[in-house]
Amino acid sequence: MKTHNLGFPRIGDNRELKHALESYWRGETSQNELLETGAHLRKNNWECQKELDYVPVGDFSFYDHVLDTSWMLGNIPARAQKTGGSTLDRYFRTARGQSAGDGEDNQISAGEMTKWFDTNYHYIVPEFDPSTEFCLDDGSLLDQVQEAQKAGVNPKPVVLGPVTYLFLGKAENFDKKTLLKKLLPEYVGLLNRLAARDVEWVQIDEPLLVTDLDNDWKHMLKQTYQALANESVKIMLATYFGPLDDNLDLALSLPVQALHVDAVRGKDQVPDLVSRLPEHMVLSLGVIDGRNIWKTDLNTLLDQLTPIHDQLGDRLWLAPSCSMLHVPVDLEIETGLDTELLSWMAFARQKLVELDLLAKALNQGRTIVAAALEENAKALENRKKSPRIHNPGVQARLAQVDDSWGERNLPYPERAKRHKEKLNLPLYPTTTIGSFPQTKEIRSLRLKFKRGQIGLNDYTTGIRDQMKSTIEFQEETGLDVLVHGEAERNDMVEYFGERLDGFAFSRYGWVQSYGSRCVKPPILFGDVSRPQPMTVMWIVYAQSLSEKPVKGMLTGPVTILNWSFVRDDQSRADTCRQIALAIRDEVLDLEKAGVSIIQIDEAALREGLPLRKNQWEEYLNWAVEAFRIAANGVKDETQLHTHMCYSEFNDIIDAITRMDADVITIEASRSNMEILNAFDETAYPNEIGPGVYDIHSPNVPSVDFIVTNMKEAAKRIPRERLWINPDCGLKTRSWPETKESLKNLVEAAKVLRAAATA
Ligand SMILES: CN1c2c(nc(N)[nH]c2=O)NC[C@@H]1CNc1ccc(C(=O)N[C@@H](CCC(=O)N[C@@H](CCC(=O)N[C@@H](CCC(=O)O)C(=O)O)C(=O)O)C(=O)O)cc1
Ligand SMILES: N[C@@H](CCS)C(=O)O
Ligand SMILES: [Zn+2]
Repeated sequence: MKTHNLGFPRIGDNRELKHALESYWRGETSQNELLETGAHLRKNNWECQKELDYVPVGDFSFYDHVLDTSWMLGNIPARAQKTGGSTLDRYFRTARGQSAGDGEDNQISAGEMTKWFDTNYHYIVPEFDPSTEFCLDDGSLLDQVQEAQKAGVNPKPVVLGPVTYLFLGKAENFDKKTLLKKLLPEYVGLLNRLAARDVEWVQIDEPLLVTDLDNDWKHMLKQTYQALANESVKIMLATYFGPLDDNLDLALSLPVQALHVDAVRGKDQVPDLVSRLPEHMVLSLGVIDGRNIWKTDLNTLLDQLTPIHDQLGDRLWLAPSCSMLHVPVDLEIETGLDTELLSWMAFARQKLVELDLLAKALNQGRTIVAAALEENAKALENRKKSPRIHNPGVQARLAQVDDSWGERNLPYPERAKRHKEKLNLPLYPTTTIGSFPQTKEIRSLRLKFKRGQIGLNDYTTGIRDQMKSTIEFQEETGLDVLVHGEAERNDMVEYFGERLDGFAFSRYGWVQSYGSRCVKPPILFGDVSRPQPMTVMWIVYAQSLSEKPVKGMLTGPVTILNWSFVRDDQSRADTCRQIALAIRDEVLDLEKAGVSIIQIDEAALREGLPLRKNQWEEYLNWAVEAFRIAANGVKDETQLHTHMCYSEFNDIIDAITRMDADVITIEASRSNMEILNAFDETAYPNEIGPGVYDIHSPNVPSVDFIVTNMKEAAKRIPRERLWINPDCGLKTRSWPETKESLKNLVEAAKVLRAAATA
């Protein structure tokens, strides 16, 4: 029985990759220094995986592995192809864009980013058109194979499969499936070249196999693996993030030497797989959860694995369920968690130890690891029985919740009249989504406070000063509905996790979100409740500085759930309802404090959709119910907003309507407002703020651009129901571009209002 890994976190124990990238981008370090950091991180990662029989190579990336695949295949967007600087600079330009004034004359838009399946990792979307050609440039991967061989590990190169690569890309008015025939020869070439480097196994990732596939995609998978079947190198076809379900027959029929399956989310499929596994095939069971941070129940797992091992012998391999990109690196360096909580968890390095224990127990007998197994059992037992997990008060309160908790008194048209009277906003009201630039100054203020270098008073004063200047800027610019700017928040989810009972937060538990950006997902381990108000003090302060309404700003229960590591001992629906009650308390306290507009962000509601459509309805039912519980306890006079920043709303428009927020702000500029077709008058009856420009790019939108976008919007939605706003928060932007963009946004509103009254 062999062990392997599908991928290791690439950011480093202390986010070395983030720091190296950002200092290179600021021009403070050389390309060589950045390359050295990369080499050092890879070496470290291989070193800690050296007990494995096969170690992943090619899982490291300076920005994103999907973008790396585009580069390896020579699929580089034309706009970035002939620009200056080194290959690495062009690579970064493809990902991040380039503003005029970056030393180059032309402005280049950033590659589109979207979530990687149902994770909080975001990849750069491959771009396809009828002229797309591929041209293999595998130098970087081959070099890494050599590096790994020198480091003394047995490399298993990891590549994104051709079918998933096409599946994830975008193509306008063009059938991207037709590109497969051009793509396959490049993959054949790649496998041959890897074989020539003495590589025994190549892992080809095809996670699309856990999604709903039509016959065309299924056929493409067959075609692909027939074309790639190769005498000289063995293929491990890797699937993850769910069970194969109706694609199981297809996966088993492909001419590959090994199949990896997610045996955590797809636990129930394992017996079927084992009994039907073709004789020539290795089965890799992903038994360690690569998506969560709880210790594995090793003893129970061994009971289940032993008969499988007896049956399959060395045709059984073990691994984490998916790449460990989605969990933090090392629990050993953690200082933010108490010893009891620590004893319940495993980060990436600890998961490798678990894997090693399983292998030893199966290969050499359990007695050899008896002490470790006993310790594991004790930790799990302790977690199960811990009084810290169960809060009878929360359970009792949940039992009282009925439908009325999620209902407003009056229907939207009646509420809208009251809002008009109370708020007296102009046509096309202007607003922003919540955050303003998270400057170095704000971050270092918080760091000093955390390190005890400044006290609470100085911290509060410093943050208030930031809020004051943000409010002043918005007043001067003429925005209609203001925000406090979120300067007090490290992150829109972590901030709430830090303030809710039932959550723990780590000091170093970073996970890559995109490029150099990381998040520290809070750890939800027990029943959730809100010991005291979390945001009221800041919003009340910000409101005291202006006559204009300042929005109360909260993160919704579904987003907190989807972007946290959550307990696995009860359903996600139950956990979400608990968070909803805590947010409801905050909403009602904000209202009581005189806040007239409250926004509840549900950025991850769409993101959290299950990968299989037949599970959508159940998810959307409890997700919408949780939002309604959190939001709809307010009076009719209070205007309730929500925000979602990812496209593709068509499929869930009914659910969004059921949320019944008075106003929804959405991402729309990247689709030139076409997204609003989903929100047409009949489908969506409330107000909408279609994001008029893309905040992921430093480019400043012109007044004309915003006016044109809003005119497109007004073709679909009556203008009385339209708001004007950016498509998401401004935390990653700098002040100069923020100021210019928002001035243009307010100017555009004036143009549109004048046109409306002319
Ligand atoms: C909307 N998005 C979000 C997602 N998920 C979330 N949980 N939150 C989101 O906002 N998913 C989808 C998108 C992804 N987008 C982003 C955008 C930006 C970031 C980001 O900027 N991340 C920061 C880390 C944020 C944070 O926690 N900051 C802390 C500072 C922590 C720190 O680095 N401290 C240093 C010292 C800092 C210094 O200046 O000296 C230290 O402790 O050593 C804070 O503000 O206190 C990032 O830097 O990557 C993420 C996702
Ligand atoms: N209020 C948050 C939403 C991000 S999705 C922000 O503005 O950053
Ligand atoms: Zn957003």
